Amino acid sequence: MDIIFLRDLRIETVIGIFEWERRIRQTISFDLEMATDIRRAAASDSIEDTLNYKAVAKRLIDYVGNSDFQLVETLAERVAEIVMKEFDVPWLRLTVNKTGAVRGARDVGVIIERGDTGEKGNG
Ligand SMILES: Nc1nc2c(c(=O)[nH]1)N=C([C@H](O)[C@@H](O)CO)CN2
Repeated sequence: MDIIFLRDLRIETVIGIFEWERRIRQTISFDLEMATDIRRAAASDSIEDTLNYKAVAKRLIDYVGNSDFQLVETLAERVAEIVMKEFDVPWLRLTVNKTGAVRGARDVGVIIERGDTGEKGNG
């Protein structure tokens, strides 16, 4: 299994459970690891044969920028669904980081893994 990744993709959105949070936009940082097989693209050297990380980023900037969830959990789940369905990604690990949301902590948020790499286990 190979991984194409995006790190620290920062998107402004409405997110939070408190009334004051519904009136402002906050920056959420996304780390995304997407399972893929890069061998065809490496052989052809063509963008048509790979998972275009720029296309993924553009889609997430559009979606997240227009969303207004309360919980980072909901945002994470919706983003994972979009990436898996629209970009044919069988497995991903996604970190949704609401940096600075808790006094005394730098980073808070969720990490989720969804799907299956399709690889056989060791047994
Ligand atoms: N598990 C979660 N806990 C909390 C969330 C959340 O989205 N998931 N959100 C908040 C507030 O919106 C916080 O980020 C603002 O201080 C608190 N706990």
